[in-house]
Amino acid sequence: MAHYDLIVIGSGTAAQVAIGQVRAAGWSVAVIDHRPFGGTCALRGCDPKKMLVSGEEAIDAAARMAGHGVGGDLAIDWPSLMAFKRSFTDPVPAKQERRYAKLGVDAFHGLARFASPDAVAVDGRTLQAQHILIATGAGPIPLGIPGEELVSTSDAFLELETLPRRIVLIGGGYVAAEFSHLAARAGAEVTILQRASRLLPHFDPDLVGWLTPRFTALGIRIETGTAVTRVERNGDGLQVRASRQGAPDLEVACDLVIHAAGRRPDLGSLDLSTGQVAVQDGRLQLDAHLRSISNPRVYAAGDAAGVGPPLTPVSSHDAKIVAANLLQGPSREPDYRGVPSVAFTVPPIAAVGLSEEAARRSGLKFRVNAASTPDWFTARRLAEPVYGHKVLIDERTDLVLGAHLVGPNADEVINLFGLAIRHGLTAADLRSTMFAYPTGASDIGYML
Ligand SMILES: Cc1cc2nc3c(=O)[nH]c(=O)nc-3n(C[C@H](O)[C@H](O)[C@H](O)COP(=O)(O)OP(=O)(O)OC[C@H]3O[C@@H](n4cnc5c(N)ncnc54)[C@H](O)[C@@H]3O)c2cc1C
Ligand SMILES: NC(=O)c1ccc[n+]([C@@H]2O[C@H](COP(=O)([O-])OP(=O)(O)OC[C@H]3O[C@@H](n4cnc5c(N)ncnc54)[C@H](O)[C@@H]3O)[C@@H](O)[C@H]2O)c1
Repeated sequence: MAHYDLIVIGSGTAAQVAIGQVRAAGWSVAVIDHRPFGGTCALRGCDPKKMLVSGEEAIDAAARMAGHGVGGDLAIDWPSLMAFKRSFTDPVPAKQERRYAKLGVDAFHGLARFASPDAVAVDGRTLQAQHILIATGAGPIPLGIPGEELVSTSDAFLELETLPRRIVLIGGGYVAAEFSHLAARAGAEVTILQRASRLLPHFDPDLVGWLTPRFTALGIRIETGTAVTRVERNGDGLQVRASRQGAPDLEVACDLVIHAAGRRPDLGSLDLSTGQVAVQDGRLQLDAHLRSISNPRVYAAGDAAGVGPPLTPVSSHDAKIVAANLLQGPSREPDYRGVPSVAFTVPPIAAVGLSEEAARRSGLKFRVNAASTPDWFTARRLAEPVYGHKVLIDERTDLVLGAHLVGPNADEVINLFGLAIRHGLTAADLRSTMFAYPTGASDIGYML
């Protein structure tokens, strides 16, 4: 039986980072994935999504500048935009394979499961290890509704060769917001059916309110407080039924239904009980060092760990913590202060640190600087009608507690607020920083 210092299950961001660090320390490592190597972010998430967003940014910029010196009709050619996406994604798996070969990491393809507390079975072989890292990511939560098999995943959306005419998104979070903008700008009729009482619950309600007209201007229909209860075939198309509190059920006819209703750690295939890895309510039971509370050989990182928010920089951070704990003994704990997050609508919406609601609940004394500012130069030069901010500053310490941005450059400028929060910079520090002008960052001084 082959024996390794570390077996990593999964080949996404968490796996890549952890493997790089322990291999550099001379550990013997095996990596296993049942899908092409590279993980969600590079193959089925952040990167392919943002390749497609580049197309809509171009369309949107031209539409905004129409009548301001720019003319002519532009349209998204979906198959060709998809080919552009594939120019990035297609080479990823082979590149990853080459990296592992170069690093001297043994790569296995297949579904891994625990064969014992210190061994993993894959592709008819059993591999033994001193340590095992669960980096299996997340998958769509089961909807538990009739017709669930007719619902396509975000993976399928990002592979569509042609764009169906009518699309329904189940859910109203990150995936629904991003995909609805993409599909609508590419010409589809889009409906968002969101169970929660508002769109984009992870983002500030006022800023979401300022952004919402950009959805409606694109013709996107948004139904909140609406839970999908059934999907069925309707001739060549599909029929989606949803229930609403205090209102009759809703029926929407479409050609494609996409799951955008949330994700959960992907642990189902691992046979965790054979590995003596404790799990409760679908979540791994981990200590503060991301180590299994029941099997000290086993660690978890990223979406599979489900400790920090399910975002790529968190997977990477977790992996560094786990690698340090593996190499030096379990001493380090993850630190999720100042994790910025962006929904890549056009324009984007972003958040870092405390929400206003959480800051009020915590009893902190803070001031709020909030304004809708489409009249500022940054928005005006782009003819962008949506631009706004909400920044929370501690009255006692002058520290930035939270920042919420919507509009041009929100996706970049949020990182500067993240830097301030994570490294304890005050509002005065930010105010006294010189930012190149005119850029998104040069507005920060006016947001404090
Ligand atoms: C559509 C979409 C867009 C997103 N956009 C963003 C974004 O813009 N920014 C951002 O920060 N985050 C984004 N995310 C979230 C981000 O992609 C994830 O947080 C991140 O990729 C998780 O990385 P990971 O290493 O934890 O897991 P993954 O990258 O998911 O890797 C897990 C791997 O484990 C494999 N696996 C699972 N079970 C087994 C098994 N039993 N045996 C073998 N292999 C197994 C899977 O095949 C997968 O390749 C997006 C997610 C989605 C779905
Ligand atoms: N830009 C990014 O960083 C990015 C982009 C995409 C995904 N992600 C990550 O992936 C995760 C999953 O994204 P997501 O958009 O699927 O989840 P989400 O948690 O952002 O939103 C899911 C929404 O679906 C709704 N919902 C659940 N069941 C429903 C039902 N039966 N009918 C109607 N609505 C229902 C919920 O009210 C919830 O608001 C996110 O939490 C995020 O961390 C990140």
